[in-house]
Amino acid sequence: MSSLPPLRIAVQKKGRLLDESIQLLKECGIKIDNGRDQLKAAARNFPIEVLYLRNSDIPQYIQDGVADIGIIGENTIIEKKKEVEIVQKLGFSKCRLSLATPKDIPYGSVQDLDGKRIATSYPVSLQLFLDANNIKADIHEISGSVEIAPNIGLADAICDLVSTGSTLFKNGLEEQDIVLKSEAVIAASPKIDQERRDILDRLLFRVKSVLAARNKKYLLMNVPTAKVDDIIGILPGMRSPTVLPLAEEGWSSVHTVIDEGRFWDIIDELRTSGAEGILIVPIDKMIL
Ligand SMILES: Nc1ncnc2c1ncn2[C@@H]1O[C@H](COP(=O)(O)OP(=O)(O)OP(=O)(O)O)[C@@H](O)[C@H]1O
Ligand SMILES: O=P(O)(O)OC[C@H]1O[C@H](OP(=O)(O)OP(=O)(O)O)[C@H](O)[C@@H]1O
Ligand SMILES: [Mg+2]
Repeated sequence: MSSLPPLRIAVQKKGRLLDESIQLLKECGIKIDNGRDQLKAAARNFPIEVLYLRNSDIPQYIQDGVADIGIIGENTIIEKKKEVEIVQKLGFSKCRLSLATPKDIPYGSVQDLDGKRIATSYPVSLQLFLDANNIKADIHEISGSVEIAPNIGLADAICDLVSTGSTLFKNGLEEQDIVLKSEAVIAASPKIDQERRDILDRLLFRVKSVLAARNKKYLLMNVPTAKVDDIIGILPGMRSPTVLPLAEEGWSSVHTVIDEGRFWDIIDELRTSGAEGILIVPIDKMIL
């Protein structure tokens, strides 16, 4: 174990970001000595220390340098108006902050909200959006269960996070305008020192390799050598797949990396063109 000062990384203590944050660190080969109850845990094999914190407190801790970096939703950074640097988007916890209104009340445009009451847990983000659209509305801040507000006469509209839309649907609300889009990111402190910045760079190298491999598959198949060009023509976006001769005369093995979703689009074509023994293998890491 090196004697470097550890990079302090803030993650959510509990909530939607926690599991995927820990999973990401794990896939980066970082072993954390438990301790959610302990609220601070060191990694055994990498110079980082994990701080388990309240989601809404994380941007402040990063800005102040109490944590060097954190895994947090972009929307929380905006809401808390903190000066932190987004160094890596992580592709999970994708959601949008949206305005929604009761589905039985006609809605033309955001201008219809002028003079109305809007319930939200994100007053700063909402105010920015209203100002940009020249709308004056009465923002009613509540900390949760926002979708219930129109049903109990507390507001005419709401502004809350949406991903599947099922909470809106269950509460008879319709999504109208998107205020902002968000996903989990790694944010870094303006106060991070050079030694820890170096550790961050090593961490980011691993994170990028893990993210690049997600949703990618390694595809292998046996192809009659005469059909190799046809098969390569079907494979999306690959300039130079690997083609190896098989022991059996007249057959080749073709290897390539492919988006998992794309594979199902071309499977029939590959088979019609003579591909056999098709294997789709997960990729653990991709070093770019
Ligand atoms: N329905 C959702 N789908 C996808 N991502 C979401 C959803 N709801 C929230 N998120 C993202 O996850 C982050 C954490 O949400 P979570 O509900 O766990 O915490 P929270 O209740 O906002 O915590 P706190 O009250 O401490 O701020 C949000 O800031 C947002 O970026
Ligand atoms: O579009 P959907 O997939 O239905 O997700 C939207 C819901 O998810 C979030 O709440 P969460 O479940 O995080 O509860 P919370 O208020 O306790 O944070 C958000 O505040 C919405 O209520
Ligand atoms: Mg929530």
